[in-house]
Formats: sequence, C-alpha cells, structure tokens
Amino acid sequence: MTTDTKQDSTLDMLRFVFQRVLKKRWILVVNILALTVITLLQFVLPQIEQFIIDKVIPQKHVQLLFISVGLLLLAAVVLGLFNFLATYLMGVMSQNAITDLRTQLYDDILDQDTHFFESSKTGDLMVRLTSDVNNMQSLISANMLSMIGNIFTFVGVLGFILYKNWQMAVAVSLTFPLTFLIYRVFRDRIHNAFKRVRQSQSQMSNQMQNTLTEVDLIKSYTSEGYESQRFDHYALKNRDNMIDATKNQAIFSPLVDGVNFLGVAIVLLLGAMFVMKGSLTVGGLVAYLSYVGMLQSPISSFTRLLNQIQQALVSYGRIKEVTNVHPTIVNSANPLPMPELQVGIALKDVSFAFKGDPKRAKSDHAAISHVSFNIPFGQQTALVGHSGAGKSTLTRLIDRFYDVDAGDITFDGIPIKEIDLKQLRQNIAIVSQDIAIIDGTIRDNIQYGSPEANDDAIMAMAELADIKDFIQSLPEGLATQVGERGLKLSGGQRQRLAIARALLKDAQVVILDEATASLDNESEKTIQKALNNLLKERTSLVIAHRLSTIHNADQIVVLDAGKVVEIGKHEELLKAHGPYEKLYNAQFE
Ligand SMILES: Nc1ncnc2c1ncn2[C@@H]1O[C@H](COP(=O)(O)OP(=O)(O)OP(=O)(O)O)[C@@H](O)[C@H]1O
Repeated sequence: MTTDTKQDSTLDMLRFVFQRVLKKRWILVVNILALTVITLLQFVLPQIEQFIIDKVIPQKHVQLLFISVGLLLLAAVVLGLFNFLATYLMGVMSQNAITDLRTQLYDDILDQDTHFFESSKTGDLMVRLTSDVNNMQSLISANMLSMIGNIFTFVGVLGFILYKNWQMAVAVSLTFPLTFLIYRVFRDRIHNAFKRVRQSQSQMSNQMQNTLTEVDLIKSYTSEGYESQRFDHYALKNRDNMIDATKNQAIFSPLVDGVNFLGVAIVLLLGAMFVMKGSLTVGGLVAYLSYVGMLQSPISSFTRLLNQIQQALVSYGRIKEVTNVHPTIVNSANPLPMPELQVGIALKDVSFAFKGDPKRAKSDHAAISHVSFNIPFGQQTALVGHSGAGKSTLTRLIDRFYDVDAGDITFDGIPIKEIDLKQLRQNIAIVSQDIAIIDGTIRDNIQYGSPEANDDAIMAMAELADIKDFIQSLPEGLATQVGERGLKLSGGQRQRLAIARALLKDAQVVILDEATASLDNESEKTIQKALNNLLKERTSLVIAHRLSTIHNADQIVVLDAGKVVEIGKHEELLKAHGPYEKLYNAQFE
C-alpha cells in the first residue's frame, strides 16, 4: 500500500467510525469539554507547584502554604472528577458506536447471497464480527478525542517554553524528528504483524467451528488426536504472530519513551547550568520540566494513537471485505407481489453454473443446462436422478437462492426476478433432509417465520404433522427446550417438527427433499402421512430418492447431468424403457 492510499483508507475508516459517534452528538460535546478542562487543569498544577517552591517556601509563609496545598488538592479532586466523566462518557460513546457497527455488520452478512456463505468460512466471519469490530473500538478512545486538545496543548506549551527559555525549548525540539523517524520505521511492521495475527485468529476459529459442530464424526473416527494437533498448529501460529506483534509494540514504546527521556535529560542539563548561573530559579526549572512533560505527552499519545490506527486499519480492511460485497439477489426496482398461483411454475431453457470455481463456470460443467418443464398448480411434480444430477440446485433456483444464468423461471407467467423476494420465499416452504432445529422451545421451532401464530394454530399443525401426541406427552409441552441443533429429538421427530413448521407457514408451493435417512417402517409411515397432509392441494416439487414414494406423482421429471432426459407419469416412464426404468430397476435389484 502506498502512503497516499494508506492515508485515504485511514480517513475512510475514521469517517466510518465517527459517523456513528456523531449519532449522539451531546455525549461527544460534553466529552470534549471535559477533556479541555482536564488539559487546562494540568496546565495550572505546575504553576501552583512553582509558586510553592519559589514564593511560599522562601517567605516561610505557613498560611499561604496551606492555602496553596489546599488549592493543589482541590485541583486534583476536580481533575479526578473530570477524568471520571471523560472516561465514563468515552466508554458509553465507544460502546454505542461499536454496537451499532456490529449490528450493521451482522445485518449486512445476513443479507448476503447464498453464494457468499458457500465461499466464506463461518469461523472467519465470527472473528470479523467479534474481535475485528472490538479492535475498531480503540479508535474511539481518549487518545483520539483529546487529539485536538493535544494539538492546542502542544502549540501553547511550545510557545510558552520558547518564551520562558528558548535555548532549552530548541534543544528539546531537536528530539521530535527522531520520534517521527521511529514511528515511520515501526508503522508498517506493526500493521503487517497485526494482519498476520488476525489471519491466524480466523484459522483458529474456523478449526473450532468445524470441529465443535462435528463432534460425533470425530469421536466415531477417534480423530481427537488429529484434530487436537491441527488446533495446536493454528494456536501456536497465532501465539507466534501475537508475540511478534507484541515484540514490535514493545520495542516501539520504550524507544519513544527513550527519546522523550533524552529531551528531559537535555533540559535538566541545560536548566541546571542556568540555575547555577542564577538566570533560572529551582522552581522555574521544576515547572519547566513539567511543561516539557506536557509537550511530550501529546507526542506519546499521538504515536500510541498511530499505533492503534495501524491495528484498527487491519480490522477495518477485513470488515470492508464483507461490507463491500453487495448481494446480487435483491428486489427489482418495482417488485411485483407474489401471484395467487392458478397456472403454476414454468422453467424455460434454464441454465446455471456455480461461480467461483473456474472449472464449474465452463458450460460443460454447468450444474443445470437448458432445463424446461412446468410445475402445474396444485399438482405434485417429482424430481429424480442420480446423485449430483442437479436436483437440489434446481429447487434452490426456484427459491431464488441463486439466479439463473440463462433462461426463465416464471410464476403464473411473472418472471421470478420481478417478484418481491420476501413474498416469494414466504410462499415457498422447503422441507429438506438436513433439518435445522433452532435453539429454543418446540413452540419457537414450529412458530419460526410465523411469529403471529397462536398455540391453537401451532397444535393444529402439530396434529397434521403427527407430532401432537409426542408434544403432549412432554411435561412442558410446547415450552420444552430443544437443545442446540435439536439433539434431544430423534430423526423422525425432527422431520415431523419441520413438517409442522412448513404447514404453519401455509405456503402455496412446497419443496420437499425426501429424507434418505433410514427410518424404521413405522416412522416412515407416520412421516409419509404427515407429508401427505403437507402436500395436499399444494403445488409441490418433491426430490424423490426412494422411487416407491412417487408412484402417484402427477408427473416425474428425470434429470441427468443437469439436463431433463424424461418427463411423464410412473407407468408411462416404465413403459418407455428409458433412464427412469433403469433408475427404478436399480433400486429394486
Ligand atoms: N454450492 C455448490 N458449489 C459448487 N458446486 C456445487 C454446489 N452445490 C452443488 N454443486 C455441484 O452441482 C452439481 C449438482 O449438485 P446437486 O446437489 O444439485 O445434485 P443432486 O442431484 O441434488 O444430488 P444428491 O441427490 O446427491 O443430493 C454437482 O456436481 C455438485 O457437485
């Protein structure tokens, strides 16, 4: 990155963060006032000290001594109060801004296209949402806000000490370029070190995410040792990166302090000589040294701030990587309402290839190519084909998880891209093999997406889904907690819960990815009953893995390598002795 673009992105970042701070302007104003009072009081304290040393002690004026010390204490108490106010308000301000940033980032992530989630790692996104956002907090710090005050202090104090004793002021100023040089050398080193820290934190988080959600797999393959080794690898890498970043910071700060100390030493040397010569009082030297300290403190906080900015810039870059990706699956300028279907869904010459993988983007690797068929209103259409034929992809195109590359999908003649996306999805219920159970109660799970439904409606759907008896057998009924990922439920119970959820959604279209999981005959029968209730009188598309369940489908579409190779009813297709018959026979051999 060149110096110019670095400055641009720094300004960008400051704008990005301070826009949020400005939402509560009064806190900012009070805070800046408090910081100004603190700076002024700090300026007054050395004056009182000098007064005591130079005037009160020589005059042996005890009463004045008590008054002066009293004033000193009073100033210290007021300083303490304002310090409290400034720190507290700073905390409120930074927490407000950071929470605002975090929720916006979370919303931005949720709005992303499905493709984004398929190409991102969850652990990495979590690190961006948590510690990268936290890192930005350092920008809204006392250091940052007191910067303006610091500049005034710096100029004011420099003018004041030049006036008091220009030789010592010039001598101390000679150390400033040295501080700047140190900053320039360390800026890039610190930036790069923190970039590596963030990357290794993401890797560690990905490893945790991947393994903690697949504990059963790890245990059954006794791969605890293997996973532990992988985690160790990332943890050690993160440790080394962290140590490297700390080392750079640890060298940087003492170097700046060292240069500052050099300034103090020079002033002490020169000042002591002036005192010996009688052109400066002892109190004058003590006060001068305090002012030199005040001159150096803005420089120190400025360099510390630049250091924090480098860290925050790394996190800002990572946050921007997410917010700069704009979802493409969005509403058209004037979206149309979802129609009440009377004709059905039509696919015309639909093609689609997964992006991001150059191999798949080639037309001969397209997941779906030139597919045309109708899904008539109120009827059941079954999709069959070998694994990888494109069945799931096709259903995801109909729910607009992806947009087609070519061709059209229409609902009663209205192109899918013209229909309001929210309404479209509210009108399609999907029951997939991989059933998502949210962490909460059974009620939360059935009610998900239909929060207005009352318990009567929920239980009515539970009955149709054949899970009412089970719910009633539980001491807490609908209020029973189902653990993370629904671990406490059996496969069949999870499926029926998902069916109840889909029934409550009361969508016009149902997409069903039939479970291949081996349920015992009894469960299969109850689930089939529940499914029949769900599919009854609805426009449905069923991915059938067991061909025995679709004998009665109104039409069967056979897919092979992303293309439609046959369409018809079960009996017709068997008679045609084509691909369907082969699939069918293969299952019953
Ligand atoms: N998210 C994805 N990114 C890239 N390629 C994908 C993605 N999902 C599926 N594919 C590929 O697209 C093709 C079609 O997959 P799809 O899941 O639609 O098949 P399917 O017929 O549903 O298979 P199954 O019956 O095994 O579920 C396959 O070659 C698959 O590898």
